Amino acid sequence: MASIPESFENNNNNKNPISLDHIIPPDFKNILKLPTSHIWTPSPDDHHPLTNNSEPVPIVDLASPDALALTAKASEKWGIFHVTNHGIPVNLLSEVEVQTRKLFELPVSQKLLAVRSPEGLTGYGLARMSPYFPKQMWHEGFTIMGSADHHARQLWPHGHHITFCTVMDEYQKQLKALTERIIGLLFKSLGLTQDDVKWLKPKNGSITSQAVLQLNSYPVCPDPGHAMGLAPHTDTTLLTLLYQSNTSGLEVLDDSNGWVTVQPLPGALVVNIGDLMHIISNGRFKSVLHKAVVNQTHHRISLAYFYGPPMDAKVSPAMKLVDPDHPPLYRPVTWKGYLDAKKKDFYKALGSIKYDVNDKNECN
Ligand SMILES: C=C1C[C@]23C[C@@]1(O)CC[C@H]2[C@@]12CCC[C@@](C)(C(=O)O1)[C@H]2[C@@H]3C(=O)O
Ligand SMILES: O=C(O)CCC(=O)C(=O)O
Ligand SMILES: [Fe+2]
Repeated sequence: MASIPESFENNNNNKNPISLDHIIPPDFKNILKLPTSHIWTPSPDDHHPLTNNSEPVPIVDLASPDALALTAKASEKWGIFHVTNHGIPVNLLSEVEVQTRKLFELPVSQKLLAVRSPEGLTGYGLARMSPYFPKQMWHEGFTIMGSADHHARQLWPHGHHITFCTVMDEYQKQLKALTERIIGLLFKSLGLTQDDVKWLKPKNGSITSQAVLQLNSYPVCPDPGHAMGLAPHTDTTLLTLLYQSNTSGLEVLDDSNGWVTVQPLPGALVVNIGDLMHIISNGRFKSVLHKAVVNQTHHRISLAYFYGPPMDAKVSPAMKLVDPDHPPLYRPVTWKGYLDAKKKDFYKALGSIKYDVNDKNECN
């Protein structure tokens, strides 16, 4: 079986190997006019208007007795919501923000020492979806899986990496527990027990889940109206927990209202349902299209914690949610298989695993 990082890697035998142009960010600080390479070519989804009239993205107070019902409602209607009273200390959130800014404020020459390799998952570079778009995004990222030690030593060779690593370790530990708690709530609201999703548990020998921490940076942009921070996408995972600090930029596409800004809520985290959770819920929970826009005055950062099942687990609509009135919508797929489907056609991956109405339905 492939090791964890290998499962995420770009395949060397890939007919379209990733070029360094799709990994190495420019020196944003020294760009005074938006280069042609970054003048965004809008996709059909970008043409929806930005609305100010929509109701705001819901807030779920995890300490409330209604947390279960509110989580289910927000996941069905929006696929995204804020959580408050989540138990992650405010000072840990401030500390991860300080460390993230410290990283992205390093000189470009220093950041390039920790650049992600074409085959690798972790390190500094452009978003992994960059090769699927004709233009570059106004974004740089740093991806961590487990310990950040290897790449952090390259950024800060004289021992200054230690605080960064300690803070990121603690953040990942606390976010893992919180994510598992929210996933538990989501399954419970669907009427699923641990036993109903036991196929999500690893086969003997492998570890229980895969998690990736992605630090996102959107530098100040000379022409934000023509640039894109992070192109419209859905997250592939079960669940993403996002800390967006206090600068807005995250937008979600609402079917009836167009793009809606997810205004930062001090101290709150944003929960985002991923494609794999949408599949397990047999389409009940929405996996929402979202993007990040940039601005001319504030350097925005965000931290996205992606949580997925073990790489070898086949994900499919839960049996309990399937009956003659609700036939299974999707074929079983592993996370790796799903990432490969995105590589083939970024916006049609879910469609590619959808059962044809004429198919004989099978479920797990
Ligand atoms: C676990 C993962 C989700 C992600 C791909 C990755 O392997 C690591 C980076 C993640 C990220 C962050 C920015 C947006 C995104 C679409 C991308 O290009 O890389 C997500 C990926 C995803 O949700 O598929
Ligand atoms: O920066 C943001 O607000 C969005 C980040 C995001 O969507 C991602 O990392 O997948
Ligand atoms: Fe995302």
